[in-house]
Amino acid sequence: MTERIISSQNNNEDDGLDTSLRPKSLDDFIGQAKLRDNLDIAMAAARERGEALDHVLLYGPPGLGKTTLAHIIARDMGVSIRITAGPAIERAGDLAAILTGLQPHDVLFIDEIHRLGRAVEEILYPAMEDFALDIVIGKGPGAKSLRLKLPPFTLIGATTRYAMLSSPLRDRFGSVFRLDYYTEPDIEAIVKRSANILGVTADTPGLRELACRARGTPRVANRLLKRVRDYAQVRGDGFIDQEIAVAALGRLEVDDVGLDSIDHHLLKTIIEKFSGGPVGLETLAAAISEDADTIMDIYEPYLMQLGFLERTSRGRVATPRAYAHLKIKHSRRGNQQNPLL
Ligand SMILES: Nc1ncnc2c1ncn2[C@@H]1O[C@H](COP(=O)(O)OP(=O)(O)OP(=O)(O)O)[C@@H](O)[C@H]1O
Repeated sequence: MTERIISSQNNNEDDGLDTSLRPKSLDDFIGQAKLRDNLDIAMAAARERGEALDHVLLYGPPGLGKTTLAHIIARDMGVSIRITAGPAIERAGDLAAILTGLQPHDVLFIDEIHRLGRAVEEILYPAMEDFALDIVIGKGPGAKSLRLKLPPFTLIGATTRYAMLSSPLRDRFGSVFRLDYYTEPDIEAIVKRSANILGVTADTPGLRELACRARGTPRVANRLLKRVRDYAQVRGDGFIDQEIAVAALGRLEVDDVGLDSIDHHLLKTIIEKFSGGPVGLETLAAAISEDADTIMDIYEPYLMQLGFLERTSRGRVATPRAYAHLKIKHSRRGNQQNPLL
């Protein structure tokens, strides 16, 4: 994938940043109020009963805080966290080894849980439901099934693709929480908190400018803050005001609603090459030389959130708002071809 400053995906540079800026408790976690409330109650109840927290599924676009929440849950429950990802667990035995290594009430965090293989997923069902591991010894008619007891644990699954999870897996989570894009005031509060931690000085208009271009995504907000800090240090006296923020973000080609050159290219391709759409995902991916999954997971959710793009049964369509934002006039031909415009 092309490296983007406004990418909501994690990159190596973020690792140190993520750790230092990561909220440590639910009180530090800004936004997602409903989720926070529900989680708070579920954790308090489990603690009172002296039980492991029920399994939790977190879903939503990347960079909104799924990993952060998993760390907070483990910390608040006073247990250890073991972190892995769907594609890293290749064989059923890999998962069995992880599960048998857990201490009572520990948290097992599986990122990209929709990418678990079928055989691995089947080990997970009895593990989640009965805290048991079913092992088959031998082959053919002489094969024996053995049931091992596991310590009670909490599985936290994270996914950007809720629909790709099988329903038996989905049904085994006690709580399912969706993370939404953050509101602008919430992102502003997050940037303010991060600026304090990093010792960056800024005024409200400067931070607000940054917040409105951060795509409702804390990871993007933190990364933009870092880049604007560099610019302020080199071109100014280190202080971030609106003028510095506008100049720095302009250089990074992040526009006033947070779109970068790739978003512009995607929308312009739909409008100019495909008369505004509808155009199929694969055709669009080939036209802009991007991977279809990347378009679906990374670019489209925010463009849809802004109301610039629609997914229809016949393909992707650029909306009148997209035309207006790109200052492209609606052509009569485009309108006739596409009844949605
Ligand atoms: N509610 C929040 N308040 C403050 N900072 C946050 C919040 N949510 C996330 N962050 C910050 O955003 C960054 C990204 O968060 P995190 O790694 O948890 O995202 P994620 O949703 O797990 O993404 P991915 O699925 O790609 O791993 C972290 O640095 C974290 O500090």
